[in-house]
Amino acid sequence: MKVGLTGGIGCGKSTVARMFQDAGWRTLESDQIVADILSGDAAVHAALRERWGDKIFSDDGQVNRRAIAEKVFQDEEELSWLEQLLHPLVRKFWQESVQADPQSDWLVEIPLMFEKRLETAFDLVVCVASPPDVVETRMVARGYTGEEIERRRQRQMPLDEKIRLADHVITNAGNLEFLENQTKRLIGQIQGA
Ligand SMILES: CC(C)(COP(=O)(O)OP(=O)(O)OC[C@H]1O[C@@H](n2cnc3c(N)ncnc32)[C@H](O)[C@@H]1O)[C@@H](O)C(=O)NCCC(=O)NCCS
Ligand SMILES: Nc1ncnc2c1ncn2[C@@H]1O[C@H](COP(=O)(O)OP(=O)(O)OP(=O)(O)O)[C@@H](O)[C@H]1O
Repeated sequence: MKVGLTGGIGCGKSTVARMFQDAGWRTLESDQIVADILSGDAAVHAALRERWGDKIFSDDGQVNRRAIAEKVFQDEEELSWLEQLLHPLVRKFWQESVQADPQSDWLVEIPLMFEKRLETAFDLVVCVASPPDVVETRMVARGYTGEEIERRRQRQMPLDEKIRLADHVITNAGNLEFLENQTKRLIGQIQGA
């Protein structure tokens, strides 16, 4: 079984992915694949340096993600350039990983699943949804400002539409136990199907 996981910013995608992992599923998260590429891919570093110069790197040579976020989430053209650089690498990574172990149950988290029309690569798609005020509280606790959250949201399909397009919806509006109960029930339902 290949399940795609999506949802709005800060809605709890990574938390749900961990719950699938605890239930024995193989899981991959696009944001983590991006982070690995940004920290270790020399060709990507060269492309970033050529486009934006040294100022998006810190003194130890690491990419400054916050500086990149400042650039791309305020400028559609720059975001589109970055996506064209990274998305083919991300897609290749998860596609090859899944192909290498087709017998396992896989959960692949892709925030931009519907925006990039990737849903057909999966047997079914699960969307995690949380109300905006709950998201804001959780993301501010993680160091994002309200403005940063809103700018990213504006670059995504509205959550209502993602909910409409998904096969299953997990509502993450309560505590972790509420989330875990729903996720476990869904896993049982998927595995029993
Ligand atoms: C700009 C970057 C460096 C900011 O890093 P940061 O650590 O602040 O955020 P992180 O990568 O963990 O993403 C957090 C959330 O931001 C949102 N987000 C990230 N990229 C995008 C995007 N291209 N469009 C809309 N929302 C996005 C998603 O909801 C995501 O879950 C990074 O997000 C990035 O490189 N984005 C471009 C690649 C991309 O599209 N990634 C999305 C999954 S493939
Ligand atoms: N039900 C919950 N109760 C309390 N905290 C939660 C709950 N669900 C998620 N969180 C916390 O909210 C934050 C966002 O959750 P998580 O990272 O899983 O979301 P995400 O959708 O993967 O976010 P992003 O869009 O940044 O990738 C995290 O700090 C997480 O620990």
